[in-house]
Amino acid sequence: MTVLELQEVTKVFSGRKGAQVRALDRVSFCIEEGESVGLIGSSGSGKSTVANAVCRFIDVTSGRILLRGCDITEARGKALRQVYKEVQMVFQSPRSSFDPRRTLGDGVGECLKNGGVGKAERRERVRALLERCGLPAAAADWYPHEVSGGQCQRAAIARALAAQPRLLVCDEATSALDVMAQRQILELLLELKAEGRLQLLFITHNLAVAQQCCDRLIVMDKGRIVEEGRMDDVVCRPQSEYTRRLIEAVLY
Ligand SMILES: Nc1ncnc2c1ncn2[C@@H]1O[C@H](COP(=O)(O)OP(=O)(O)OP(=O)(O)O)[C@@H](O)[C@H]1O
Repeated sequence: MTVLELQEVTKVFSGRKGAQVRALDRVSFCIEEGESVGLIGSSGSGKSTVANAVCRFIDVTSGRILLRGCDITEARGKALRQVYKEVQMVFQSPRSSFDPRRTLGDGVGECLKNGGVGKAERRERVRALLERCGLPAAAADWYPHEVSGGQCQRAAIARALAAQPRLLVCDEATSALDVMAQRQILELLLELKAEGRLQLLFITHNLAVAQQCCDRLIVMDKGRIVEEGRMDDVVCRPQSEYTRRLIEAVLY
């Protein structure tokens, strides 16, 4: 079953003085059930624009985005709420997922509250989600500024998981963390994936990071996909000069 499919997605931004930026140029790819796909490319290649389009934070200029066969390209209102039951996102800066005046537990439980889950059950589910993500249940009462970046990212993942999504879009989710925390978050994502149901779209400029958690790799340059394949094939036998340079940048 195909979980996510992009068909010829193009996004043109209108910049200053009428200048147009073609951030995505006929981008097509699929994520199949059980897969985690890495999206790499240098700064400005269009990675975040893909994430923002898939999560419907922006409208695309042309093309189609299908979620389990259902066209979500223009989903709004009720249809969009349905999309967020299936797609969740984890950002580079975990604190941006939380309201600084509210506890992590409030943040993690928000979608449960919106879904009509009562207070007592919500409390239990939030604590279980935090524990699943390697935090103590007591973290439900902590505020975002009281925890480390790594702990806050765990809470952000717990918040995303509360919706029981099928697709987790991670946009540079480990980039702001130190190496230890980065490793722990990658391990957590791998565990969650191994438990089934969850597919990952893992966006990073760091090939070494993508190698640890992705089965397949898509390489982007200037808004286009320049290479796509199984992780080992792309890394061992890169077809494009651009990919070769990205790989060299990791090795040396
Ligand atoms: N809201 C916007 N308005 C105008 N141009 C934009 C907007 N968002 C992105 N762009 C442009 O689209 C192109 C792709 O940007 P995008 O952020 O998707 O790249 P990226 O690969 O995620 O880069 P990075 O690794 O630096 O985050 C860039 O040229 C960027 O300047």
